[in-house]
Amino acid sequence: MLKLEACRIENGSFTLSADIQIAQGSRCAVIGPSGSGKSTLLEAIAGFRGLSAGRITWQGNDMSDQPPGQRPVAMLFQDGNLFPHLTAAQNVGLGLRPVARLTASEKQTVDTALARVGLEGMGARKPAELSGGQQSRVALARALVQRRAILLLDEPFAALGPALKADMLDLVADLVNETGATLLMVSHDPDDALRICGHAILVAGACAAPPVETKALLSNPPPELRDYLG
Ligand SMILES: Nc1ncnc2c1ncn2[C@@H]1O[C@H](COP(=O)(O)OP(=O)(O)OP(=O)(O)O)[C@@H](O)[C@H]1O
Repeated sequence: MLKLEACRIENGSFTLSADIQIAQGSRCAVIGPSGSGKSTLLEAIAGFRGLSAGRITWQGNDMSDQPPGQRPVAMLFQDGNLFPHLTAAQNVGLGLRPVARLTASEKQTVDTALARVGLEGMGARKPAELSGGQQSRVALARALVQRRAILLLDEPFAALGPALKADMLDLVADLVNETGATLLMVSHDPDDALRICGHAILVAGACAAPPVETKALLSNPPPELRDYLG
């Protein structure tokens, strides 16, 4: 269980409250109006943003004071954050170790991850030699090799066309099923949430609400979500 207990998360003059529990292995969409605090929520779980009150626990262990690298969390951002001067394999390898050369078995892990996201044999290419969809796959492979229990996706596939995005979402769903990871995914598209996330957290009015069934939330949205969805 991932628990945010009476948390207050500051972002400039904005404060988000969260008092929620997310079951291990669940796939949760994070939805809400622009500027409502969806990224702020993910950043706090990842450890990029501190708490001014409350605590965050995973399986009962308080991780509130742990630096990002020590948390059981991998995060994937919208632009993928690939290093342009490194090859796909080297970018994925950064998920295993921030510097230094990889061992033979780590190289094997990288190759396996690249194959799993459909990029077998493309490890030597640099990001500029890959399409947008392929770059997203490299970023996903990098998150994959970290083998963390919690995967956070912040609008990772927003730049992709609808067919590619659907492919990537299905791949994410397959991967988290295989690894048993707990997924939180920010998306502006309700169809993304419906496609792979059984539950959804509504972030609105400076508060992150406990997860509810995605279908139920979207079929009968509260006013702040209805306005945003149009
Ligand atoms: N760099 C910043 N400095 C000050 N305040 C910020 C900064 N970034 C965000 N905020 C504040 O935090 C609030 C929440 O921002 P956040 O990025 O978490 O929202 P979001 O729901 O992810 O938005 P979007 O859907 O547009 O990406 C914003 O409304 C803004 O007031």
